[in-house]
Amino acid sequence: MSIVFSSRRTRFASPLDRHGGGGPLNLEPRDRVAKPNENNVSNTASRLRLTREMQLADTESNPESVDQSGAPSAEPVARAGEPETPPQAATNPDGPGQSQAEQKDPMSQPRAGSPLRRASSQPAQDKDPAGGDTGVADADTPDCETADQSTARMTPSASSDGEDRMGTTIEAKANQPLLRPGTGGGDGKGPPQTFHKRTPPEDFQKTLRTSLRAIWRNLAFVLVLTCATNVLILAIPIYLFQISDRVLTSRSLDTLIMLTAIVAGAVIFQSAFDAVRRFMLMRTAVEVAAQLGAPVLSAAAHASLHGNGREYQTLGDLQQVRGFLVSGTLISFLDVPFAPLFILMIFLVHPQLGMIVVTTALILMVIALVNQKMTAKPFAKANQAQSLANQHLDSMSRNSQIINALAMIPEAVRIWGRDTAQSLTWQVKAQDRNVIFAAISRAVRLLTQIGILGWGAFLALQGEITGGMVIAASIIAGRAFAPIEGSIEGWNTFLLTRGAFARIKALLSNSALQYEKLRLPRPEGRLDVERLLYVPGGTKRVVLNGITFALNPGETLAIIGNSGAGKTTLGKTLVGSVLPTSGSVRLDLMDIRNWDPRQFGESIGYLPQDVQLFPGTIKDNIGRMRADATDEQIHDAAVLADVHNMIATLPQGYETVVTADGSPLSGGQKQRIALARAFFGNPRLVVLDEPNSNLDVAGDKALALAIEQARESKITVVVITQKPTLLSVVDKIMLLTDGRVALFGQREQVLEQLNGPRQQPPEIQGKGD
Ligand SMILES: Nc1ncnc2c1ncn2[C@@H]1O[C@H](COP(=O)(O)OP(=O)(O)OP(=O)(O)O)[C@@H](O)[C@H]1O
Repeated sequence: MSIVFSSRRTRFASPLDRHGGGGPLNLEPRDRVAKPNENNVSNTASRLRLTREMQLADTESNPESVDQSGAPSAEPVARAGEPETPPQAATNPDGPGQSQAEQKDPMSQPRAGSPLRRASSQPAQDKDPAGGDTGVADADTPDCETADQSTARMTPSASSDGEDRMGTTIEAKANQPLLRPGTGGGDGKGPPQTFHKRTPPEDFQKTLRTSLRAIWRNLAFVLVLTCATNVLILAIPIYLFQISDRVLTSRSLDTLIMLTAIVAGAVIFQSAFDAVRRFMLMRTAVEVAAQLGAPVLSAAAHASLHGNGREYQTLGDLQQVRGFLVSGTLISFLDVPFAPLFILMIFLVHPQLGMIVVTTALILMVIALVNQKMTAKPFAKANQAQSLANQHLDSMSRNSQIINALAMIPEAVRIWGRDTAQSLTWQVKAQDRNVIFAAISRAVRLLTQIGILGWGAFLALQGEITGGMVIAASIIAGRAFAPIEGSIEGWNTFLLTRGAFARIKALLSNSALQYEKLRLPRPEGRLDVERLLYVPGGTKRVVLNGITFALNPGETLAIIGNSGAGKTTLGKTLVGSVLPTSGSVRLDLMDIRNWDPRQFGESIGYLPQDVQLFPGTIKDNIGRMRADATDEQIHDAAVLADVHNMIATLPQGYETVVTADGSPLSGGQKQRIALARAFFGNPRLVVLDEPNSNLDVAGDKALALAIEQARESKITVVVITQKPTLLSVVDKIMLLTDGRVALFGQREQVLEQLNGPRQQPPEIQGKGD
């Protein structure tokens, strides 16, 4: 039983390992530093970016250099709402001054759209003398701006020349060491200039081919060693033959010493070669796991979006393949091709003895084939049942609280036991047959050896061969049969491994090639949904029917409707976790399927209805488990979701470790941390699915405030709700009925239609009542 548990548990690498338990958040607002010349000509800024980032390390290691710049570095972020004195030299178009200031203060470029940054607007800093737009603080100033300027304003990494937007520093950043090495808290020096990274193209088939090539290369070397090992094995029978037929008859001590020395050397070499090939196989197994592990998990994660949830079990298949590579069965399989060599040797001793061995080898092969036929079905059934039991075990571990609370343990164990018993029954059936065939083949082998000795003795009596030849032939026959017998015994393992590898191959081969996508400018948050139709696979139920609407950047929309109207499904299609049957969802006019997945994921936020946190610290969860998440980004997201004060009251604060079931957090706290996670990284589109289902009145207010702040930061927000409280803060409302848009428009208009004039907020029909 323990095998079942141990084989199923696949855990995340703990983020704690990565951060060494974490350290306190460093919230020094070094980006608050106002420096002369820092808003200088923007086209030099992009040229200097790499240099400046390289110099960041120097600045960090030498705090004095910051102090010398006269930066008021101790001003806390919490005071970001206070107006800040514009830098005196903000209008100084001194080129060298600009580069110097930027080199000293890497955070001098404000983060786009950050509510904290926006709150402390620095109008003088945001416009460079050339009219370039280097920051976001001017988001408060409703200047006329071109599309490019607007994009630059949204983009932390973008300078007005657009160079950075094409990813000038992305790859440089991607190759940099993690920003939070072992500190658990990042460098505390504000967000990196470029948060977004390009997703490298993924070609799983190519990875599979590369891995297979490496495996075959290793196996070829192992085969050479196997050849040497098998040839050297012949040394002992030849030695015996020589002793009995030459040394004993000639009584030559010299010959004996020489033969013994030769055979001793052969045995040592044979042992060494055997050890080396086993080392090689072990390393091959490790190489398989290392090379295919990440692609298999990645492909499984891709496939699981539209799969049956079993895709992750392919990792278990990889373990099976790895186990086979270090098993004795593979050694037997490798040795089998050399059996003809031994048989040839016996033929050389005497053809009649050779015929005996060939006949036996054929019998053993027939036994192997019959064995395969007789055991394939029961083993397949056993695996099927075991897989069901494992799935049940998974669901038990996920629902352990419900199972305990409702005293469902006996039922859960019964269901698991039923599948396990079925698996064991089939396994016993299969193993029984396997054992029978293994016994038959062993008996055949032993009988053959006896037969060789007996018939050999008869031939010796006839004077056709010597006694030494008989003994040598018997030993060689044993060597020839051993790998054949090993192969028969391990046949089932081979079948399982073949099946496992076929599944791995199918997963990797069927996984869509992920082409490298064009890196687009950071989206502004324009959302266009057109004729969205969703009919879940295998059903005829139309869940979404012709949904069409559009939102401008920074607009907020509430989707309301009865339970089962399709709100959650619509939310999922907006973030790409459900692909529509037809129609399109476009972010900044680009279909979301055409976005680079990583860039798209970083540009959006999503709070699902069923909130799940990852095992790890609160800051890891808010920072989406990213190693390059900075303290400041985490803090900003926490402040925006109004969860910072709640976290501050926890004994370990941001370093509080959350378990898989969310403890020690309450449902509402979990939901608010997930809300902060949704707002992490200053996304442009955020979808919140019933974000206040677990919130109290204070939490509701905080959520409404967060949505207002998001609107100010030009974040497009779609909030799915059953409660009327949030409706007062949104721009637009959509009423979904049976997957169709029943009402959509400005808040007041929709409310009027829903409840008549002057009745706000409305009573929504449905479960929220
Ligand atoms: N994959 C699917 N297969 C079959 N039916 C589905 C699937 N996904 C959604 N549905 C059905 O679509 C309908 C809408 O589901 P959805 O979860 O979107 O509703 P909702 O409006 O969010 O409801 P609630 O407010 O209760 O969360 C439901 O009847 C659901 O059963």
